[in-house]
Amino acid sequence: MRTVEEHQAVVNALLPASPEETVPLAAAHGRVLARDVVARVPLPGFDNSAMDGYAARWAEVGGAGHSPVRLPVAEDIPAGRTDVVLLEPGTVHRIMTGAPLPPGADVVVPVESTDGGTDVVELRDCPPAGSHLRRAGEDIAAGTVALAAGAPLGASQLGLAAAVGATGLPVRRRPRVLVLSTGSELVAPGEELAPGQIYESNSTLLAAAVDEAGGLPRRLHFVPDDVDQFLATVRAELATADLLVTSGGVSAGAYEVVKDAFRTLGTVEFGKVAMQPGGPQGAGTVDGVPVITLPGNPVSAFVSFEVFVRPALRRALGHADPDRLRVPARLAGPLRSPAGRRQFLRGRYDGGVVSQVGGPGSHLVAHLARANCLVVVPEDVTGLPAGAEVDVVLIEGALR
Ligand SMILES: Nc1nc2c(c(=O)[nH]1)N[C@H]1C(S)=C(S)[C@@H](COP(=O)(O)OP(=O)(O)OC[C@H]3O[C@@H](n4cnc5c(N)ncnc54)[C@H](O)[C@@H]3O)O[C@H]1N2
Ligand code: MOO
Repeated sequence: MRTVEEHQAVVNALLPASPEETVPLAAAHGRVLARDVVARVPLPGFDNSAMDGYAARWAEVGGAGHSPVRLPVAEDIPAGRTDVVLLEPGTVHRIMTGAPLPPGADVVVPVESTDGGTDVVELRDCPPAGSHLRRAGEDIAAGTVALAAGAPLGASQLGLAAAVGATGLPVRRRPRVLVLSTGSELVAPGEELAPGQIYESNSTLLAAAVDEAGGLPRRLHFVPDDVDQFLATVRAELATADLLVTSGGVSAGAYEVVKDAFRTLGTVEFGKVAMQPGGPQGAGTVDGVPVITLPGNPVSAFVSFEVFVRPALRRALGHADPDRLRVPARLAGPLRSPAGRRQFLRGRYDGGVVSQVGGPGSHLVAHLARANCLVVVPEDVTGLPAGAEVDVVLIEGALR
C-alpha cells in the first residue's frame, strides 16, 4: 500500500508546468502570475495631497501664534493638473486630493479647518508639519517587483498591476482537464430514476473542483460499466486534453471498467493508498496524456481530488503555494479512526474549534456539502478525545 505522499509524488510527476501565455488584465483574474512584474512607475507617482484643502508652508501657518492666519490663495490645483507651480512664500494653493503638491509646500490644511476662501483663506487649525502629504514611491519604488511569480491574481493584485501601468500579464495556460464518470447505475439529473439508479453527480463535482483549482474542465458524458464504450470515449477525446480524470470502476468488484480498460491501454497503475476515504487510486499516462483514476464514492472522489489532483494542478500552474491552508484546531467532540490509514473527516471549523460533520462514510454527500474543512487524523492515531489538537485543511467557505 502506498502512502499519501508517495501517491502525491506520482501524480505530481505526471503534470508538467503549464506553458506561459500573456493575457489582458481582466482575463488574468483568478490566474497565477508566471513571471515577476516590475513597477514601471513609482507609487505614488509624485508627491500629492491626501486631502482637499490648502497646500501651505508650515513655518508660515503652523505652530503657536499662527492661528488663525489669513493668506492669499495664489493657485487652484485640481487633481490632474500637470504644470508645476511653485508655492510662493506668503501664499497658499487650494488643492484637491490626489493633486500634485506644489514645490515649497510641506503641509496640507484640510478644508474643514478653514473658511474655504478662494481669493483669501482663513486657516484656523494647522496640523503638524508634513500632514496629509503622500510621498512619491512610498508605496512602491519604480524598478522593484510589484507582483512576484506564483502570485494568485485577485482583485487587489490586478488593481496593482494596472496602477503600475501593465496592460497584460504573463500567466500559465489553464490545463484542459477531461472529467469522465463511469457506472451503469448512473442517470443524468432531470431524467426519471428506475429502482437501483442514481443521479450522476461526480462529474459536476469534479468539473467544479477543476475550475476552482485553475484548470479548464470539460465534462464528458458518463459511460456505463462497459470497457468498449469507455475506451471509445477515451480514444475520441484524449487528444484534446492535458489531463483525464475518471471516477468509479477502480475497486475490487466484478465490473471495474476503468481498471479493466487501462489494463489494455497506457501505463496507468492501480493500487491502494493508506487513506480514507480515497483508498483505491490509479495514475499513469495514456498516449502520453496524464490520467488520474479516482474512486467512485462521491466523498472519496472529492477528497482524492483535494489531496492529489488539486495540488498537482496548482503546481503546474506555478502557484507559489499549491496547498490549502492548514491550521491547528481543537476537537469539539471525540473521534475514532482506523489504524494504518490517514483519515480525512469532514468538519466545520470556527474560531479554532472543529466539529465533525457526519460519519466517515464516503457516500455522505449532504454532510460533505455542509463541511468547510477536512479533519486530518494521522495513520497511527485510532482515537482522540474532545479538546485534542488536530490539523484541519480549510476547503471552500472556510475563510469568511
Ligand atoms: N470488496 C471491496 N469493495 C470495495 C472496496 C474494496 O477495497 N474491496 N473499496 C471500497 C472503496 S473504499 C471505494 S472508495 C469504492 C470505490 O469503488 P469504485 O471506484 O469502483 O466506484 P464504484 O463502485 O463505481 O462506485 C462506488 C459508489 O459510488 C457511486 N458512484 C460512482 N460514480 C458515481 C457518480 N459519477 N456520481 C454519483 N455516484 C457515483 C456508486 O453508485 C457507488 O455507490 O469501492 C468500495 N468497495
Ligand atoms: O477509500 Mo473509499 O474511498 O473510503 O470510500
